[in-house]
Amino acid sequence: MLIAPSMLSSDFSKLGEETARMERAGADWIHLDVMDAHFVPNLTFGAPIVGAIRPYTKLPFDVHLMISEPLRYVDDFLKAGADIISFHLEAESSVHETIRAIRAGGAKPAVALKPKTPVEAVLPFLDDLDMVLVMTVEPGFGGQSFMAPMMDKVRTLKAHGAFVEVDGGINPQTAVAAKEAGVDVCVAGTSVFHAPDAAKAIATLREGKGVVL
Ligand SMILES: O=C(CO)[C@@H](O)[C@H](O)COP(=O)(O)O
Repeated sequence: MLIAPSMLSSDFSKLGEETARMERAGADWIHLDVMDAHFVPNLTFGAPIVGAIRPYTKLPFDVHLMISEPLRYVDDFLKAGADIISFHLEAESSVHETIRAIRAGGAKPAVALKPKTPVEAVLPFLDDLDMVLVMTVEPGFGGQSFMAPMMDKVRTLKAHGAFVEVDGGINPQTAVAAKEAGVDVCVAGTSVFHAPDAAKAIATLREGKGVVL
């Protein structure tokens, strides 16, 4: 499994250094949670901050837009250096148009699903997507508990050949369930940034065997 540390759990006073620290610790991607205090009840950062930390790593930027109107901001995040852009199926923008805009700008489009959204809702779009992001917590905050029933969605998506990322409550134990379900990418905030040794935490999650290295 690939591991994408979520910068939501980093020290925001030194985002650039924290990003470089994750690269040194062996992260595969850098996950950036953009929240607008409308689609979700929390407010984080926008494209200028993503652009400001872009020079600190060569790792792919995996930008998760938890915003009501993703299409309106796609160009800003493309210019800021996003490599993968996930937007929510439950948001207000046209799914087809948003996918098209992301791909036309040279990035990889992904659709994210809130826990209550049935997996069937994303199946018609799979051929146009590079990834599906299955939320394993209600989007908005780090530090919540993993929703194991979401692994049924992962199994369905894998049966359709999708590339699948999960996000929320990933720790050495829940990474085992993710790996067994066939997850390709785990996003992890708390369990990486609050670990005494981020490199060991990332290696442990990647193994997905429940054995803390
Ligand atoms: O998108 C989100 C929350 O909305 C996630 O990326 C969390 O930030 C993951 O944090 P942990 O659950 O790993 O602490």
